[in-house]
Amino acid sequence: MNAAIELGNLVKEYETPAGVIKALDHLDLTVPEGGIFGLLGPNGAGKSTTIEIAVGLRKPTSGTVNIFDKNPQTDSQWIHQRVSIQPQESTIFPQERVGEILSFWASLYENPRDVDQVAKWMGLDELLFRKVAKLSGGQQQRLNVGLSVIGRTKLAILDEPSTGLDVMARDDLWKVLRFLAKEGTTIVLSTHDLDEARVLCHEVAVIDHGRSVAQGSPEELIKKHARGTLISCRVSPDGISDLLSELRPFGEPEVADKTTISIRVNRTDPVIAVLSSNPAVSQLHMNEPSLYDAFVRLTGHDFE
Ligand SMILES: Nc1ncnc2c1ncn2[C@@H]1O[C@H](COP(=O)(O)OP(=O)(O)OP(=O)(O)O)[C@@H](O)[C@H]1O
Repeated sequence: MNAAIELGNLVKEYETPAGVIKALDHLDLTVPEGGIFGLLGPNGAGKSTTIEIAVGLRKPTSGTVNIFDKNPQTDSQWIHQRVSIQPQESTIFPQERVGEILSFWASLYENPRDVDQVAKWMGLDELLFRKVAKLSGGQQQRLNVGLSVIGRTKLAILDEPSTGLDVMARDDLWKVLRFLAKEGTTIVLSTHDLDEARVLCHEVAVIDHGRSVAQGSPEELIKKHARGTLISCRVSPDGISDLLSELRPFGEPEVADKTTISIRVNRTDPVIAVLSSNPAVSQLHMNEPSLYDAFVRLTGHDFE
């Protein structure tokens, strides 16, 4: 499979008055061509620095960068026509109208998409004559995403695209991203939202402290790194000791607050059978293995 982005042993150090900050610490990353790829990591993990170096906006301190086998530092014109990046702030043009900005952005590309089509995708078709300064936060965000896809580039890089969107707008955005991926655009999105990554991304890389600590499909990472399903229930105090004995063959049940028992298991059916036939048990809950749990197990800390 061809790679859209290949980063090898990347180091990035920022010199600051307070000292050197190592934002990337020998980071390796390969983004395959096609599909939706997620960069997952908490604040300060190094996602934006990675993206900025990949597209040539920043130079690495050391390491190699290839984007469609080109070097962003020397092939910038070639890359500009094939790679788009979501602007963080469309409010740099506060007095321009939505339609004007979309048209201007489209004019920077050789084979752009139709402005009306993109406006419709992003729910901006009724707002083409509105000044950017008058847009709500969510509308500005939709404009930012619209700008990143209007160039019909081979690769579109989006930074937290669903931030500030309501659930309906987010669902519409996901439809557009899936459509673009199906059409052949490679999409990279940086996100804090692990549920979004799970439903949308074909593959993800977990970035932590400037390194890529794991890469694979969300389901692969969950299978490999997350613990099993957490089953918990309420138990009347006189039933606790018998229930603990019944559960021990399946794992290590734990008691909390003297009335709650929880157990983590890979196979849920036998445990559910035990719990549902026990009259002392009520309020059964199941927490499926999650990308969040995989993240915590991979990094040893919370996703904060
Ligand atoms: N221009 C800069 N000058 C100095 N330090 C920087 C600069 N840009 C980023 N950093 C630092 O580098 C580290 C990585 O930051 P980066 O913005 O790449 O992370 P991120 O994963 O994108 O975070 P977020 O999700 O908050 O955007 C952080 O410690 C950050 O404070």
